[in-house]
Amino acid sequence: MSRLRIFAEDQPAQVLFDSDDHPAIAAELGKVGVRFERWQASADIVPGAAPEAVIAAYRHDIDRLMNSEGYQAVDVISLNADHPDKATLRQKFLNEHTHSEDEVRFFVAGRGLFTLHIDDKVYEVLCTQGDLIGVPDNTRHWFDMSEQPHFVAIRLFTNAAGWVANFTGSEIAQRFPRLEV
Ligand SMILES: CSCCC(=O)/C(O)=C/O
Ligand SMILES: [Fe+2]
Ligand code: NI
Repeated sequence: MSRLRIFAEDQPAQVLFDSDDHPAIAAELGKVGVRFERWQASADIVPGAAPEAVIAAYRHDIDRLMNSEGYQAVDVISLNADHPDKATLRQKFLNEHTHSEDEVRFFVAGRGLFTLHIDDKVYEVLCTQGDLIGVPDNTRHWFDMSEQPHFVAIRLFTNAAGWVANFTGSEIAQRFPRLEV
């Protein structure tokens, strides 16, 4: 089940908002320009599946997004707990960073925790199968796949070079919850 919690940036122990109701989450995130939608994740894809199989299964959705919104590149992160580099891959996204383009991710299986730092608030978004999240460019954020990753996410980029991150150097991510197994 998807979930949103909101905190003040300097009070990680005090939850200001907590909901697992999808329309309520979408409405709250919409107020700060974040897209959050329920899509059909109908294909039988399991974490660890080959990226080519994921792209083939979701070709229709991918083409629709690329054609209507001008994305230039697509890739897939498909990880399960057996992955030999899971600790390194987890670490890659754990510190606060930004991108010069929107971050658009469609979770076709499993789950992952995006945490967005917008103005003086922190939005912790648990994304699960069927969630499409769109985070505006230059939004400070981090992502946790947990110690035991179990997810498949399709990533869309307007930059043909794909994933490029600018790390802020802030240690804020270390003060907020991680995704527990
Ligand atoms: C859920 S996709 C992997 C994480 C990612 O692409 C990213 O930019 C995290 O901030
Ligand atoms: Fe990111
Ligand atoms: Ni699963």
